[in-house]
Amino acid sequence: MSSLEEPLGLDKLPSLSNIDMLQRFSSSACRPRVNDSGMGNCWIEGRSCSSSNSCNEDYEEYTREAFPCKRQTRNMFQGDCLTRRTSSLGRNHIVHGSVCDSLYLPDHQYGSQCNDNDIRNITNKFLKGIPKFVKIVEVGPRDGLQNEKNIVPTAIKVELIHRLVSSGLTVVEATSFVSPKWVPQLSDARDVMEAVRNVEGSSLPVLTPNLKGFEAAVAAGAKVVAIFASASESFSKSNINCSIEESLARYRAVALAAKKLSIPVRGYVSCVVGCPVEGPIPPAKVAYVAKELYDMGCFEISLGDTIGVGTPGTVIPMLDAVMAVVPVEKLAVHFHDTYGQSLPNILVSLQMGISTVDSSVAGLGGCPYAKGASGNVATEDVVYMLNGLGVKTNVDLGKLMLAGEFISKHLGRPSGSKTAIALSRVTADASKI
Ligand SMILES: CC(C)(COP(=O)([O-])OP(=O)([O-])OC[C@H]1O[C@@H](n2cnc3c(N)ncnc32)[C@H](O)[C@@H]1OP(=O)([O-])[O-])[C@@H](O)C(=O)NCCC(=O)NCCSC(=O)C[C@@](C)(O)CC(=O)[O-]
Repeated sequence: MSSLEEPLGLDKLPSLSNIDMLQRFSSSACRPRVNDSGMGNCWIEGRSCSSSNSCNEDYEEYTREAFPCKRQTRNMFQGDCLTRRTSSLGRNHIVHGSVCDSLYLPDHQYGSQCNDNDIRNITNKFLKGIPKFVKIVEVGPRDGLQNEKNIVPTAIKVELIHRLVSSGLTVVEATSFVSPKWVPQLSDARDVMEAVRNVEGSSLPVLTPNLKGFEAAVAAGAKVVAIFASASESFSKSNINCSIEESLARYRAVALAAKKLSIPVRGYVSCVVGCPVEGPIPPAKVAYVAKELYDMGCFEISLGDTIGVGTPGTVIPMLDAVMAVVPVEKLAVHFHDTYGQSLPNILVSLQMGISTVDSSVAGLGGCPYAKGASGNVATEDVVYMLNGLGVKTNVDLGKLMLAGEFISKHLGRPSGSKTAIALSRVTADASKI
């Protein structure tokens, strides 16, 4: 079980009053108060300390009492910055880290007695139908990196895939066997695939736009492939240089070849809400393309809001139309976060019964042929929300964040995940306490 999902035993949980006390004892609280009895004194449940040193001692002592597990965490993880551990305690999050060996206490407390059953009962009441388990399809190494201008070395891509797999993600889209002239960033597809082909525990699909790409992918060791059509004629033309119908004909050939080799094929429909050229896309068009992909044998159809313009108001009718022709259990959603609508869009998708969500570590992403497309929804943010809903993913958020930190460092920019930024900040802040 991943560390963030793993509820600490209730006996190990600090009670709300303890948390509250500790908050009051944080650096800002340990200041003289107007009604304190003397200069420099601070108050903790009847204790007082008169100097900053004694404050620290009391803090250490208090922490030992209130959080007996903290010392153990320090010992376990000391010196290994890669094993920073985050733990979710119902809705109160505490972050333990070897880098900072810290304790995060949010400014606000939601309630003290919260466990998975409580969460599920309440979410069942208000969010009927959301699944107990969500499969996350990590698309960072492919969709995330394909738009990067500077070529990312193959070794970095391979390391990223390894880190993502070891965080518990069971599907990590590895690369694309597309024309290197069209997507130079992924021209090392064969080398990447050969390096990861024997990775166990995860499936590593690759994009194949035609038979040529399919054959190259299989030769490099791909065991799952993905084909990608569009619900927009204009985008189809600019992305894969053919009409929707021509693309479907190509994909039928790929699906047939894959069937002969018992290779599962995933299907994408892009521009499911809007197109950079055509504007709004009718749900019926999306449903048509999704059904075509389903009929040619795709085991799963991912519905991509390529430019991230959807809101629940446009996503719901689109999903409704698609669900009329493709079984809901065969559908996945794929949101880009251009307008910050990905999480609400994912939430309504879950409410409608979808249980597969694509996302990209650190919110990397964008399509070179979709002007204005921003990064995908960050995997860290999706996992954080699902943890909060009591929905299982089997992904270890701490390890996932380290994978995001790894690639963000390499790209030389901050993570696009709000969760990763917030948790890193509180971990750093808490280390100063
Ligand atoms: C489809 C093509 C190949 C047509 O490209 P084309 O230029 O029309 O292809 P062509 O058949 O005329 O061949 C031209 C050259 O490309 C070669 N070629 C042909 N096929 C391949 C191949 N598979 N691998 C390597 N090389 C290939 C072929 O051999 C030839 O080489 P040349 O004789 O000039 O030396 C091109 O347009 C292409 O590669 N497009 C891919 C673009 C892409 O990857 N876009 C990003 C995908 S993201 C997306 O679609 C959205 C999604 C899935 O993420 C969901 C969402 O976000 O919503």
